[in-house]
Amino acid sequence: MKPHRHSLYRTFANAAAGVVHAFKTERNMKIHAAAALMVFIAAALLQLDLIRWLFLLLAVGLVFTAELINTAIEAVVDLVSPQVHPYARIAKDTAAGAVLVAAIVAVGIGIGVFYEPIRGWIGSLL
Ligand SMILES: Nc1ncnc2c1ncn2[C@@H]1O[C@H](COP(=O)(O)OP(=O)(O)OP(=O)(O)O)[C@@H](O)[C@H]1O
Repeated sequence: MKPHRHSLYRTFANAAAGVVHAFKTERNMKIHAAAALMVFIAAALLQLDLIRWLFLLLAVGLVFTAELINTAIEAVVDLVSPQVHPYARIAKDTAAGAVLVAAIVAVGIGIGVFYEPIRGWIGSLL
């Protein structure tokens, strides 16, 4: 039976609890957060323009979103198939693959965003 409709506040609070849970339990989330923090500090120091900031936000959002979905899939798999099963392996490996793809895309975006500004900064030092 479906529980009664939650208030909008409750819905956001549940979603935020999900994000907090992933940060607390998933080591990868902490690694992504540390990487994102370093990227944003570098972007601020290099005074990147708005478009570059938006690309960075998209890249970071993509990785966090993939990791949250991966965490959700892991939980569902552990719930329905605590024992080893080939389909459980496929579900977990594919979900982890989504994070890998997102991270590779994010690195590509990062290289594209930072290439010119870092070249300019190095040029200004020489
Ligand atoms: N029930 C299962 N049946 C078959 N293989 C499984 C099962 N549970 C996990 N595995 C295999 O072990 C791997 C690691 O699973 P685990 O649940 O430990 O993920 P994790 O190490 O927490 O992943 P992440 O680092 O993304 O948090 C999976 O990718 C999958 O290949």
